[in-house]
Amino acid sequence: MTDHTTLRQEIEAEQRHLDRVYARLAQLRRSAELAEKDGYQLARVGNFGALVERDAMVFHAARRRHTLDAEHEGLVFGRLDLRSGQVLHIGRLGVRGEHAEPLVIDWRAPAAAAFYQATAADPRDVVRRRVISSSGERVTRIEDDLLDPAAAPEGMRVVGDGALLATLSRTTGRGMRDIVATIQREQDEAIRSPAGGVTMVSGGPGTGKTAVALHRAAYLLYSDRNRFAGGGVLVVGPSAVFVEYIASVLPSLGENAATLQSLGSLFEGVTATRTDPTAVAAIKGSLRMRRVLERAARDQVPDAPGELRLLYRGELLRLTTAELETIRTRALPPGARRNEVRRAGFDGIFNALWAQVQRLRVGRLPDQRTFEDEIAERSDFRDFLRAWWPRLHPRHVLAWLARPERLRRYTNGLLSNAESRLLAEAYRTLDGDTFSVGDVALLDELDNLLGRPARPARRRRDPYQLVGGVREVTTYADRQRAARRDAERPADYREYAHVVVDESQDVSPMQWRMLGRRGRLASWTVVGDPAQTAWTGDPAELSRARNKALGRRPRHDFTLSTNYRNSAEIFAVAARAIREVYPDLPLPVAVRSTGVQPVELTVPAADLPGAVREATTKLLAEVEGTVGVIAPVPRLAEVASWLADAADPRLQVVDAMQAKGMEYDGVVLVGPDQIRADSAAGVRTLYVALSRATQRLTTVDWR
Ligand SMILES: Nc1ncnc2c1ncn2[C@@H]1O[C@H](COP(=O)(O)OP(=O)(O)OP(=O)(O)O)[C@@H](O)[C@H]1O
Repeated sequence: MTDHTTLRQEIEAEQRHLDRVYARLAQLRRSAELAEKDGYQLARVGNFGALVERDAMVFHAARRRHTLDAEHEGLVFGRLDLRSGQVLHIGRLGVRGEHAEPLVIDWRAPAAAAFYQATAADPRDVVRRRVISSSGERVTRIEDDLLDPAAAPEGMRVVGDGALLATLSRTTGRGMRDIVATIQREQDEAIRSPAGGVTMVSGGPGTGKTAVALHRAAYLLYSDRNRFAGGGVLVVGPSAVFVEYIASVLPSLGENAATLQSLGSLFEGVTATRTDPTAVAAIKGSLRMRRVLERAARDQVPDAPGELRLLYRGELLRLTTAELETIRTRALPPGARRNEVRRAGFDGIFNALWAQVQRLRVGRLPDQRTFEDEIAERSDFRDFLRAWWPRLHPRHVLAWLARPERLRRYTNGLLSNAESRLLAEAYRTLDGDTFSVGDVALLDELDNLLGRPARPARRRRDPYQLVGGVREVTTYADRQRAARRDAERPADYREYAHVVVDESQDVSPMQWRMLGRRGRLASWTVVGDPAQTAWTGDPAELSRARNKALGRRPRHDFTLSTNYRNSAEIFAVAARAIREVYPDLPLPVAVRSTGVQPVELTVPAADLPGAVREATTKLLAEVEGTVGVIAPVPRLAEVASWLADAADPRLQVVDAMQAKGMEYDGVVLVGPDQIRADSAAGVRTLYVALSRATQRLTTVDWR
C-alpha cells in the first residue's frame, strides 16, 4: 500500500506537468486559430515550427469535435522514467514546448512503444512505467509498475496497485472505450505490425481483438497519413448495432479519417439489419450464388415486350420474340455487363430494322443515319427500347428471385432442391425494404455483374502518393485535405488504402468478394475467432474466398491470449459450452474475478416473459452500466415486446447474431437451449452470447 502523502505528492507532480501541457495547448490553440485563417499555408512550410503547430492544431480540431468528457482518460495518460534519467510523458497527441522540447509524445510514435512493450523480464531501458488517470484537466490517480528495480534511482517512488485491473473493473457504457492507456504488449505488437500485407489477429472472446483493430487503424493513420488518410481506411463490422458500439473509439483517439460500415451497409443506398436464419445465410453466402446471379443478370426482364411493331412510311416493321432474343444475346456476350452494353443492343435493333426497310423497298428511303434519327425520335419506339433493355438496378434483379419459376431456373443444378426451396421461402416476401444483411453482398455482386453505364471519367488518384515527399507529417492542413477528400469519396468507393475486418469469422464467401472489391489496392487487418463463427457452409469454400480477397500479400499472424472482458466466473460458463464441441480448443484466460456466480434459471414456458422481465430489472439494479438482453434470432421481436415498458437507456435487446462483438455489464440470455439447437453453429453462437457480460450473467430457459 502506498502511503497517502507519497501518493499526494506524486499526483501533484504530475498535475504540475499537466498544467504546463494545458497552458501550452491554450497558447498553441490561439496560434492554431490564427493559422487556420491562413488556410492551408502551413502544409507547404514543412519546417519544425510547422510541426510543432500541427500538433496543437490537431488537438484543437479534435477537441472542437469531441470534447473529452470527464470519464474519459485525459490527454496525458502515461509516463516513462528511463535508465538515462530521461522522463517521457505519453498522450493521445504529441505536444511540444516553446523550445520544441517534447511535453507529450503521441502514443503511436516509436518513442512511445516502450510504454506498451516493456515488461519486468524485458524492461527496454524503462525503470518505471506510470499510468496517469485524469478527469478533465485534473490528475485523479496514478498507478506504477517498477520494471527495473536495480536501475531505480534513490528516492524513486512507486504507487498504486496496477492500472489494468482498475480499468477492467470500470462500468461499461453504451459505446466502447479506447484502451490507449493500458494496451498490453501482445496487443501492441499487433497494433504496430507492418503497414503492408495482411495482419491477422486471432484470439478468444474479450481478448481485445476489436480494440486492437481500432487502435491499429489509428496507428496506421498516424504513421503514414498521406497513404492511409488519402486512400482511406475502411473498418467493417458485422452489424449496425456493433458499428454504433465502436463508433466513438477512433474519434476519442483524435481520428475521424476512417470510414465505419457494417456488412449490411456496404452497398450504396441499402442499410440492412435483418439477419437470415443460419441455413439461409449459408446459401446466400455460398460462392454458388455467384453463378445463380450470373444467370439472373443475363435473363430477360419479366415484362419485356414480346415483339416490336413499328409503322414506318406505311410499312409495318416487325421483330419477333426470337429475333429480339438473338439480338439481345449477341449484344450480351458472356462476361459483358448488360448496363454497359445497352448501346450495343440498341444498335442491333437499328441494324435489324434497317435491313428490313431495305428488304421492303420503302419508297424514298433516306440514308441509314437519317432513318435511325427518324425512328429514334418516336416515343413509341423509345418506350419499347426502355422496356426491352432497361437500365437495371441490382435490387430489380434480386427481386426476380422472389418469382419461383425464375428461381428454379437460376438455381437448377447449382443448389440442391432443399436449398432452392429454402431460398424460395426466404425470398417469398422480398421487397425493396426487407433486404437482409446477406442480401447486401448479393446486391454488390449483381452491381458488379450488371455494371453501370459509362460515366465521365473521374481522375484517378494514387492513394500512395506523397505530398512534397512528406510522409509522417500530420498537419492540420493534411487533415483538412484528407477530410475534404473523404467527403468527396463516392459511396461505392473502391480504392481504400487499408481495410479492417472485425469479427471476420462471420464473413461469408460472398461477403469476402464484396470486401475484396473494396480493398484491391489495400493492405488489411483481419481479426476474428473461428470458435465464434456462425458459418455452417463449406469451410473450404470460405477459406478460398477469403484467400482470394486477401490475395498474395504477406501475412503477419498474432494471437491474443487474455480475456479482459468477462469475469472468470462468467467465462467459465462460456468455456464449458464451447468445450462440449471443441474439447481441445485453446481458450484465453480471464484475469478478473468478481466472486459472483452466473445465475441459471429454468421456468415453465408460460412464465418466461415474467422471468425475463424480473431478471432484467434485477440486473439493471445490480450493475451501474449497460444490460443486454440476448434472444434467439426468431424470438427477438417477441422478447423485445416483453421489455417494451422498461424504458431504461442502459438496456439493449438484441438477437444472438447482433450480440457479436458487443459487451454489457449484465446479460440476460433468453433461451440458451434454443440458440444451441438452432443450427450446426448453435453452440458457437451460444458461446458468443455467453461471453458478452463483464459482471453479471443470468440465463433463462423454459421447459
Ligand atoms: N489492454 C486493455 N486494457 C483495458 N481494457 C481492455 C484491454 N484489452 C481489451 N480490453 C477490454 O476488453 C473488452 C473486450 O475487448 P474487445 O471487444 O476488443 O475483445 P474481442 O476480442 O473483440 O472480443 P469478442 O471476440 O468477444 O468480440 C473491451 O471492453 C475492451 O475495452
